[in-house]
Amino acid sequence: MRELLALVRGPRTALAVVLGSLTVLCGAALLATAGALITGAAQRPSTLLVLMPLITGVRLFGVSRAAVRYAERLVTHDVTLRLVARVRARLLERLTPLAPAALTGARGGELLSRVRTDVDELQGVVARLVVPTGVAVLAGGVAVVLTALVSPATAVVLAALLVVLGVAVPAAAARAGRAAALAAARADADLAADSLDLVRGLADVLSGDGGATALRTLGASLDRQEEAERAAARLTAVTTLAREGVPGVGLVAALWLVGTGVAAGTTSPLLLAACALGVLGAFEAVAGSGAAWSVAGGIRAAAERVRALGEQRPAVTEPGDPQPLPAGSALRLEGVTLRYPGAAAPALTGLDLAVADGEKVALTGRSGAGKSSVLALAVRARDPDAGRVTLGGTDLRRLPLDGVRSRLAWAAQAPQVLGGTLATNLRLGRHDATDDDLLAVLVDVGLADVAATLGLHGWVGEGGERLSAGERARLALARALLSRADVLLLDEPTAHLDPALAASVLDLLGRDPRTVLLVTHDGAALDGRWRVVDLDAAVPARG
Ligand SMILES: Nc1ncnc2c1ncn2[C@@H]1O[C@H](COP(=O)(O)OP(=O)(O)OP(=O)(O)O)[C@@H](O)[C@H]1O
Repeated sequence: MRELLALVRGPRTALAVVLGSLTVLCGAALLATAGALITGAAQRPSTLLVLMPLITGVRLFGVSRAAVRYAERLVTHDVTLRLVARVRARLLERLTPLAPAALTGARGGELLSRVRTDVDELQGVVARLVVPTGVAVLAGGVAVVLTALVSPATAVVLAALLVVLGVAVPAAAARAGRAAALAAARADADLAADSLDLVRGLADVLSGDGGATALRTLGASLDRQEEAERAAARLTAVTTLAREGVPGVGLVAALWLVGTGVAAGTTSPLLLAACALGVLGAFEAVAGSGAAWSVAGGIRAAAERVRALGEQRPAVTEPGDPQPLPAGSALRLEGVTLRYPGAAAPALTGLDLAVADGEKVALTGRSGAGKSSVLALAVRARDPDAGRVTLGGTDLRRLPLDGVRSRLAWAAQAPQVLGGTLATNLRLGRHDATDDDLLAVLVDVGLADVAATLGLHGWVGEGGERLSAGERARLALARALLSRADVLLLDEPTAHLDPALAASVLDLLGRDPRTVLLVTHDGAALDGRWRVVDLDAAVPARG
């Protein structure tokens, strides 16, 4: 929250507070002059000149109030939009290094909710928290001082009622509402995560118990969200009652106190309505305080969740003093041990593996032997706990991350396919590839039919669901082949293919001049161009 407030501190926010205060004061002055004008007119002055200054005042304050309000809104929105842009940029800057390894434990919907809903909630910090609080102090203070010039006793009452309405009532409401705000933030996030999980895994969910369990979970999240909203509505009702009642008390007190002076002949009658209506108008200074206190809990919770996300430690970090990228593309794992956070046993222990420049190596081994982990280490999605991984003789940890990832293309076992077109998915591999390049690589990986049916610019469905698992794997392979990387890391690219297609893909890779490290369960399908490394044999026995 402190970090958030530091982001909005500055002359623009101060200007918004001053303009907001002027709006309130113009409103109060408009009521006061109108009151004086009516009283003055009722006294039937012999000449209109007596009323002229009051008529001018009413016009002036009426017009200025609208103009100043407009200016205040412009400045407030400007500060808000700048804030949101900065928070989003900072959050994405912090999130990017977390991907992919440090985000594997995060639910996608939860991430989406934090990046979208929580950041949206932070927008309110300027318009609903900082500016209304500043206006309450500045405009409230000026109104009390001006009232004191007419009636010090009324000023004391006004100050006390402003504190009641601006501090005591909202503080009590906020205290009661804090739990509700937290519950609402949690319920929103759970609902987003559950909905996204449900949509993503719809086929699995339906094939289980027809979706009954998933719908029950979703229903429970909805109930929690509804309950949180009901609690918030109850609080709003009570605070609305106070907001309407307290200014009425102020009006009556002002009429009584100033009226006593008028009756005693010590105060001009013109000031009676002026002061009473001015006092009524002054309560607008704290009109935003109730909302400010009630949103403060939600904003604090959202800021905390955004901060916590940004403070996660990335699985790999940029080197302080990066070395230039080496010329060669030989890949070596030397005495590598990798243990996943929280895992009982290491996935890899003291592994040595050398893949020479241009060599074709196939990793085989039982499920869970650590084949995919080798690829994750090679692309520096993770760092080894012991040993080192080198490219062209240089430790990957000493090379710039972007550089490593431009030299090694990784087609994961369950590749990410964006809900865009075939072309957008392929251009993730090489952004400047022409349509002809894309068609050629699709033919190479046996996706010519898909390209013909779907079209290069046809939608592949959410997460590529209009493609079969084998087609998605070949799309990822095509993406890797298209890239300018000189090392291809391919995780079971032939897993879902029929034998003829698998053989043609392996032949294509065997002919590729680049270094290829391939994970496969089917060592028998490989010809003499491939060196097979069995991880079960390569990794020393686990302790
Ligand atoms: N992100 C992770 N967090 C924790 N443990 C993991 C993670 N990824 C893999 N593991 C564990 O590490 C071990 C090696 O996994 P890996 O995916 O590298 O094996 P694999 O040989 O590729 O298996 P498969 O052939 O089934 O794909 C397994 O025991 C697995 O459960």
